[in-house]
Amino acid sequence: MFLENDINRAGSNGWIEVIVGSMFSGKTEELIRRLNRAKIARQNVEIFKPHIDVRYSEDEVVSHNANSIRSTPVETSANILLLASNVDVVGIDEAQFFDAGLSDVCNELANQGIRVIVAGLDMDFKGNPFGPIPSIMATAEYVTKVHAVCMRCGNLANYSHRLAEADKLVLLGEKSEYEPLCRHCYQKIYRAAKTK
Ligand SMILES: Nc1ncnc2c1ncn2[C@@H]1O[C@H](COP(=O)(O)OP(=O)(O)O)[C@@H](O)[C@H]1O
Ligand SMILES: Cc1cn([C@H]2C[C@H](O)[C@@H](COP(=O)(O)O)O2)c(=O)[nH]c1=O
Ligand SMILES: [Zn+2]
Repeated sequence: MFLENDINRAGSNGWIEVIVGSMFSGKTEELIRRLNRAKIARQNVEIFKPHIDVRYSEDEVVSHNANSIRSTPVETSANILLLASNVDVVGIDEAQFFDAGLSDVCNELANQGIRVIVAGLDMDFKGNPFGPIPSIMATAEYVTKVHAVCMRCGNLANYSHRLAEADKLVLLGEKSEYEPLCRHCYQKIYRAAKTK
């Protein structure tokens, strides 16, 4: 479990926390947990998500095990900067879908004294770094990698294997479109696909 800093740092010195992992690894659960604790500490919290992510709800961040928290859908990372006024903590879910400007936005917020908590996929279904996440990880103070359970062998999973037949980068989905896999099981499938 992530050990949070003293909240009294907020307001004087901001910082960036990143939560990454495959699908079903608990990123959203962990984001919601940290944000709820900030609310308990009477911090002003604002949560943002990309407007394209409407899987469960338009105005909530919802985890696969149905925890939820109210959020504002935004089209671009610049909107976050405009909407985050008078806040102590900013949460951002599904950050992989944002534009490349998200890294600068996170740093600008942190420089203003805001605690920024970002959750997102570190890799796409091909195993490549996803959107602005690598750049945010590089400039963050704290990075937490969480793991799902591999659906084939039960080991720790860090890959999101796409089950659906589609090659485009963005394909919203759940269990029927994706399964979390460990390196070994993911490689086995891709090696087999290459020899076909
Ligand atoms: N293969 C799996 N490994 C781990 N958790 C899983 C798996 N399949 C379903 N889950 C559920 O997903 C929850 C995590 O959901 P969530 O926080 O939304 O993950 P993420 O945001 O990383 O996709 C777990 O608490 C568990 O109930
Ligand atoms: C790997 C991968 C995923 N997606 C989509 C599928 C889901 O809608 C989200 C990830 O949600 P989660 O909260 O992390 O479970 O991203 C995609 O569009 N492209 C991909 O390569
Ligand atoms: Zn496995």
